[in-house]
Amino acid sequence: MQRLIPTLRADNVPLELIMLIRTILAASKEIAFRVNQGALSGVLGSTLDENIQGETQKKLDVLSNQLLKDMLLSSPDVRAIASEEEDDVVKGQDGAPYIVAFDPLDGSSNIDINGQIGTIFTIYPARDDVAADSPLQFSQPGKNQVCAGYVLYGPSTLLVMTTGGPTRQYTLDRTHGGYLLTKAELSIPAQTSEFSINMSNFHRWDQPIKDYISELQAGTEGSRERQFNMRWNGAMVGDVHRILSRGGIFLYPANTDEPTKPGKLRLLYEANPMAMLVEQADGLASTGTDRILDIQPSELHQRVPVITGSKEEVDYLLKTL
Ligand SMILES: O=P(O)(O)OC[C@H]1O[C@](O)(COP(=O)(O)O)[C@@H](O)[C@@H]1O
Ligand SMILES: [Mg+2]
Ligand SMILES: [Mg+2]
Repeated sequence: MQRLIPTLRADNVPLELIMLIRTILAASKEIAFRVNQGALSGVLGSTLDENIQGETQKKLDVLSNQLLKDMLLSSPDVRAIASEEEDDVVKGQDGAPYIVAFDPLDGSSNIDINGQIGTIFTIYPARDDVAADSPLQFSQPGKNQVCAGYVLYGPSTLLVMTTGGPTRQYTLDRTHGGYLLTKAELSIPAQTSEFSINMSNFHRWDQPIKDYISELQAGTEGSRERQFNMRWNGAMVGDVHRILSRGGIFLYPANTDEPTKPGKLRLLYEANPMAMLVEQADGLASTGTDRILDIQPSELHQRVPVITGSKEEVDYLLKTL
């Protein structure tokens, strides 16, 4: 099985970008080790702090953020970083070629139940027209990403990543400590009979989303004339991974009773990297009105509605909105 670095070299990824990806993955291996050790590594449970989004930080959120931050800020290739767990942009090395954004630990509510969790990351070229620590560094549409990926800390530790070509899957080989290429090209089936949404929010959605989900729930008796299955991990990283593996549609729409929050998921370090991974694997990613990768961000921790997955199913829904 091919190792990661030769795969990236064969894909003509620039050397500096390869070095930066290695840095992110070095942090991911450390996180994977702690996750695997669980209670033995003292990382379960909550801290007494909240992040800028008002969410209680888990010990593993804080630890994962610190590991990534420390390693990235000591890299010569990083001009700035942004994280779910950092209020503002953090400055790296002046003149460095890249900026990195990450959700250090996605699926925090799964940590203490031994469920699926992951790290989501994205890399953009640094902007020379604004200061290194300006939030405008990250005011770039997702289509500018030069690399997007996640590490899923599941029964196996998996890396799913694209550098603009195919979305590839690697498995962490604990015997030698490196990621090995285990699926050279992920391709999401265009059709699906599986959906993924937090049904407890049904009463909070706009009517067209309610109508669509009701259609799916009507099964063979309804207008779709077939039975749909539902899966919900409570971690976008796990739900999108399933869709990349076997197809499906994932939705996190806006809740109408929270007009200040257009959805739960964050554009920079959740929606954009997942949208790139899905599009490079033949799927679609939209807010319902716009292609996610075309959005011009207006704030660092901006939230967006997300509809992503199998092409024909996403298309079908978009036509009804
Ligand atoms: O269970 P809820 O409240 O619908 O939220 C689930 C969503 O929240 C998230 O966990 C947010 O991510 P964090 O764990 O990084 O805050 C997504 O991964 C997931 O899709
Ligand atoms: Mg998250
Ligand atoms: Mg998180």
